[in-house]
Amino acid sequence: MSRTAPRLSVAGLRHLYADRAVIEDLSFTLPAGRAIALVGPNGSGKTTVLRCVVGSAEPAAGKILLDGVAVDERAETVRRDVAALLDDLDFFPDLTAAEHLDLLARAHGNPEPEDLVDTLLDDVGLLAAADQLPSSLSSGQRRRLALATALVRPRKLLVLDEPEARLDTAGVAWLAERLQEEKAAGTSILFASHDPDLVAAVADDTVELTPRS
Ligand SMILES: Nc1ncnc2c1ncn2[C@@H]1O[C@H](COP(=O)(O)OP(=O)(O)OP(=O)(O)O)[C@@H](O)[C@H]1O
Repeated sequence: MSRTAPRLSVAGLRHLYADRAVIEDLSFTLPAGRAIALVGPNGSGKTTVLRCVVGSAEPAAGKILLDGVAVDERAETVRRDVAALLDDLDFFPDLTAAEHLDLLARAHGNPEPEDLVDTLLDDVGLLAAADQLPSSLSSGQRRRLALATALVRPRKLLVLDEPEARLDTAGVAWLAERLQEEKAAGTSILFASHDPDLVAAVADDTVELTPRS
């Protein structure tokens, strides 16, 4: 048996909104280079689990460990190691698509991100839109830019909420391939999805959530 701690470990997670439990005693582990999909109907708690993992929601009980250390004890490291896309991004209205990625890469310590930004824009199909402002992008293009913002920075764990949302068929196919590459490079992925094909293509395990009354 491997003695290496899993990249992510969630144990006995409980989350309440007001006094209503939406997550109760949820446990799973995610090794390096693997992917877990959270699946289940609308309102079953997928986003809530992701928000607990990235620290934007406070669990009522349970432990969330990243590389063996409680996430709340090392918020800075969590920010460094975890790339997340949970909500629609608020873009800066005056920065182009390329400038958004450039800014983020530099903020995460890459002093010369030009080649990476070009490659990513090409990857997400936005090379021709590199100099457009967010307001002039279609909703699907904005979603592609949002995904690129998670991929332009260093990461050990990628946390994505319905990454397939608003992507066309070619976009979802690209996404599946890209997430497989991420795994091959050692990145762990925790994602919520309503797309069975994406789940089948990417996830090594699924965690099924059910709405609680
Ligand atoms: N801020 C909040 N305040 C109160 N209740 C909330 C809040 N956010 C979510 N909930 C409730 O918690 C439950 C789980 O919501 P959550 O968004 O985690 O589900 P989900 O599985 O991600 O749903 P979807 O598939 O629609 O994205 C739902 O019943 C929802 O109404």
